[in-house]
Amino acid sequence: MSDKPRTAGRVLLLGGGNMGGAMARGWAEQGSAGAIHVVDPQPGEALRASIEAGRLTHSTAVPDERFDVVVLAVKPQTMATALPPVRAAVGPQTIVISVAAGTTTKTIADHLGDGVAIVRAMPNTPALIGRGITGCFAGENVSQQVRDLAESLLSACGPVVWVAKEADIDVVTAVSGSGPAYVFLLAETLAAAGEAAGLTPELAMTLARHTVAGAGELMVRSEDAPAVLRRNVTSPNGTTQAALDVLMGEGGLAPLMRRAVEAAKRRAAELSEG
Ligand SMILES: NC(=O)C1=CN([C@@H]2O[C@H](COP(=O)(O)OP(=O)(O)OC[C@H]3O[C@@H](n4cnc5c(N)ncnc54)[C@H](O)[C@@H]3O)[C@@H](O)[C@H]2O)C=CC1
Ligand SMILES: O=C(O)[C@@H]1CCC=N1
Repeated sequence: MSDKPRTAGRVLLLGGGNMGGAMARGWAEQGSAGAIHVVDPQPGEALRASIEAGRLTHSTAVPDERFDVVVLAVKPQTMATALPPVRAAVGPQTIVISVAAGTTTKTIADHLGDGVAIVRAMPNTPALIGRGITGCFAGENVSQQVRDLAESLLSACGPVVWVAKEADIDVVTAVSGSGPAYVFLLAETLAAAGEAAGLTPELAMTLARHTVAGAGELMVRSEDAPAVLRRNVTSPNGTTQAALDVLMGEGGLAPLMRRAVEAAKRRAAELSEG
């Protein structure tokens, strides 16, 4: 791999659904990638507007040309059929970034060639508003320069962190890749509990949405750890303490979350087996 400085250049995005669409919209709106071409027989809602506005080009099949960066954002179960047509788009200088849960660098290299530089990235859907976080693993052909380029591309979605072991991407998947769903579930269940306690569904949902969003924003902006922010809400022997005695008691949130994250991690490992 040459050491000359590289830019993202022409980017091929394979799969413009929820995750690919969130990233591509961010890139297109911030102008942080070169020309983006989306290949998807049925791109998602979010991306269709960007395609129609001419911010991205689109085709249903992989075009007959080489790209500087190829981003794989199809379902892991679709990889085996989606990857073979991509081979022609990958040259010796192409960087491949896969966001697929479970699909290993080995599986990708089996389809696209052993010498290809492959970065596995695990973003999350808040990327749509530039507020995601992406965990990455650099495959064996990835130079520092390639890593920097992948990081600059992915940082349009939010902070980028790296793991040294490929298996740790499964844990990143279980924590932050899937994590937004756990937070949305928290809002849903908080609203449902408010409703069960007597509020209208609309009011309960408004309170829950703003509470989750405001607490999230406070956590990002504050230098205090989440535990400190939690204690700031909790008056001794007050209402929060009464609720936390349930949530932090035996069989409460901590063991439940540990089981949930273990289940997601296990599923990522299963997906890697095909
Ligand atoms: N949704 C999420 O929160 C996250 C998803 N991921 C990963 O992103 C990948 C995509 O997931 P989603 O966007 O949620 O799925 P999705 O179903 O919303 O999007 C997949 C897209 O791929 C397209 N597609 C199917 N076959 C294709 C082919 N042969 N060539 C080109 N496009 C094809 C579909 O039309 C669809 O638009 C998965 O591998 C998933 O593990 C990673 C992090 C978070
Ligand atoms: O549910 C999934 O498999 C994907 C990976 C992380 C978030 N969504």
